[in-house]
Amino acid sequence: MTKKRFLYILNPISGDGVDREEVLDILSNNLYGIEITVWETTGSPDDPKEIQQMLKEKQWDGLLVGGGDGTIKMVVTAILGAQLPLGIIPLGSANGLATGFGIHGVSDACYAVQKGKVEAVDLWDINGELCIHLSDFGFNAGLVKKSTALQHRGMLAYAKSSLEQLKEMRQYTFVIKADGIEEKVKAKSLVVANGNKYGTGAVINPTGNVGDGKFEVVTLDPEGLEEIIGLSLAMFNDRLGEVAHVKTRSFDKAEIENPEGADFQIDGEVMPQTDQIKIEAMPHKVNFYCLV
Ligand SMILES: Nc1ncnc2c1ncn2[C@@H]1O[C@H](COP(=O)(O)OP(=O)(O)OP(=O)(O)O)[C@@H](O)[C@H]1O
Repeated sequence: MTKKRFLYILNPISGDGVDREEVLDILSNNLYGIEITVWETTGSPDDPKEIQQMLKEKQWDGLLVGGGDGTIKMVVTAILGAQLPLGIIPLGSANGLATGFGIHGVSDACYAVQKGKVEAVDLWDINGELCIHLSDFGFNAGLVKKSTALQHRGMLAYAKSSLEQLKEMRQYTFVIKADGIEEKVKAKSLVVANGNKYGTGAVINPTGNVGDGKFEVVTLDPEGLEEIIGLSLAMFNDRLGEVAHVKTRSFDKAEIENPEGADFQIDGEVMPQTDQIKIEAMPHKVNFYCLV
């Protein structure tokens, strides 16, 4: 049997020092019938060009990307238009994108490549930035901002930021402009969702489908501690549809105004303050190996 050839694009420094040699051993031992060629990122702006060159020079059957969300986005941008399936090897510190595709570690990653399905995932342009999975204004974006600012990212530090963020929770006004309609909403959080769950496992967009050409705008407006706890339970039990203060709409294009300057994040990365975003479909899809 001729072996399939996979290019393994590896960030040598991402995450918390997981041994790259050990990971490569796991991949080589578990990905039967696949020959792996490793290429390490350098962090230079030329990395995407180098990747494009390698894709031109040889015939590949697939890609593996070892790194965090930043590395995955760099590769996705570099390979737009290529039909190759891409397997995520989660080697970042947060790994939000991998988790969103059901991949919680290196063995999940191997299983996804061997036995998972390939999903053609829509990509979205939000004010010139690539969004693959989830982006939001308000509560969660503020939490991402606080966590990013932390020097020590342990669970305790994360819990402390969450408590601070809860104390500061407030309502914002947003204007959603889509399908010729303007809707003014008040919400603690407004989520633009392609995928359906956060890296924590909280389901934010139960009916969302990453490949249907649409994204959902979900607004959440819990009032008081009881509703906040109820909302968290609903998200972790996949019952968000039953919560009265949560509203979901589906669009293929939209503009959202943020006149009160709520924090904003895309796929786990804090974005500069913005009072308006424009969400547009990108013409390409990317094929990800998934376990969801
Ligand atoms: N060889 C290298 N040396 C130094 N920096 C590198 C190298 N290769 C890539 N980088 C940098 O790594 C960063 C991307 O890291 P990535 O987001 O994948 O991991 P992370 O920050 O640990 O994880 P996460 O995004 O999941 O929190 C980019 O800033 C990129 O420039």
